[in-house]
Amino acid sequence: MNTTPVKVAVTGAAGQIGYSLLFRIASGDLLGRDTPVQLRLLEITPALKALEGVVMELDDCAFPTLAGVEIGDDPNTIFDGANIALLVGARPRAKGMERGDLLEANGAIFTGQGKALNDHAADDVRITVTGNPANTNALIAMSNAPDIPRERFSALTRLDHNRALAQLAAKAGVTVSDISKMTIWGNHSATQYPDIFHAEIGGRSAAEVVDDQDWLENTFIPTVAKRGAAIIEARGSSSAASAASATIDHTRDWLQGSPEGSWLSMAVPSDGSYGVAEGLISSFPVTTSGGEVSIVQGLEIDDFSRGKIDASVAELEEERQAVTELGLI
Ligand SMILES: NC(=O)c1ccc[n+]([C@@H]2O[C@H](COP(=O)([O-])OP(=O)(O)OC[C@H]3O[C@@H](n4cnc5c(N)ncnc54)[C@H](O)[C@@H]3O)[C@@H](O)[C@H]2O)c1
Ligand SMILES: O=C(O)C[C@H](O)C(=O)O
Repeated sequence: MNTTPVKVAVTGAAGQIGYSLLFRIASGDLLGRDTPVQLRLLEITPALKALEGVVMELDDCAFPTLAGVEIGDDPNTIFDGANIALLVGARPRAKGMERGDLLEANGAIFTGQGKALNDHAADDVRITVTGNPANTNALIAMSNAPDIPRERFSALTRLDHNRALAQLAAKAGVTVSDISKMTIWGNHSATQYPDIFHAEIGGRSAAEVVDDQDWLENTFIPTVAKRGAAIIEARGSSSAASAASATIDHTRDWLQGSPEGSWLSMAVPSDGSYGVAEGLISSFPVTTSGGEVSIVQGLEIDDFSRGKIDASVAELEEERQAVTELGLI
């Protein structure tokens, strides 16, 4: 066992996602069973009592990898020395809302948290934003943290990626492990573009294996893009266990590396690749190694895919404009 605990900060820790996420991190799913973790948990003041109850349950699990837990309502204290920050805390949408409707309510949270990360996090901090609207919240945090390298900020589209794997596997009659090179482009919203033209099933083009453009356009893409709303409709509240699982997958693979011969989807600051305006936090196909993220280059984008990517990026541009007008960036 390594000796120095890795400090993992989690915001919104008493919420639904937190209730699944914390136990997965504490048991070693994020960093491995040989790496002790110290959890640093941020909540708003009225939720601290509930968070104390969650900490009692963490204690009662007696996880060998859990080296300690700090809780509090001050981001300056909780982000102190954080090596990893998982920004989950934000209001979820209710039935009938789009994620972008949360911009004003949630955006302000990420200015203060960006500043606190800037001033207090460890030099190697890596930040994953799950709270919606995740891409633009990450943009707000990044813009308020000028001393942290931009490439340390990311937003979660791994849940969409995992949803796309599950839908494609069911259609093709294969397992998710048979599929590689899935891509989510753009925003974590209904405009996102799950792309199977570059995906492979057992080394063959997934689009050719499926060979069903009608399914692709009218079933696959809308099912993946609107899955969050379908879960809210069915459960009465937004996805939580699957969102926690995707947050672990995203951050673990960022640190430990992407699978050989494949890639992942992460929303990261655009460097202008694929015509996505520089600085937007947009989802791309990426590989990871040694904690660094590289956008996969050189993929051919046909007219169908171009239109879908452009539409989602246009929405990100609008969100950037909106938070600029709100004075958040
Ligand atoms: N990116 C994704 O794939 C994805 C998936 C699912 C949910 N989400 C989003 O994650 C967020 C959390 O979802 P949830 O179901 O856990 O919601 P929840 O309401 O159950 O929990 C959110 C928690 O955040 C806390 N919080 C609010 N403001 C805070 C602040 N300033 N600092 C710290 N904590 C704060 C609240 O007190 C609450 O306990 C929502 O915005 C939701 O839409 C994103
Ligand atoms: O859809 C939502 O509002 C929650 C989350 O972003 C999801 O994709 O499940």
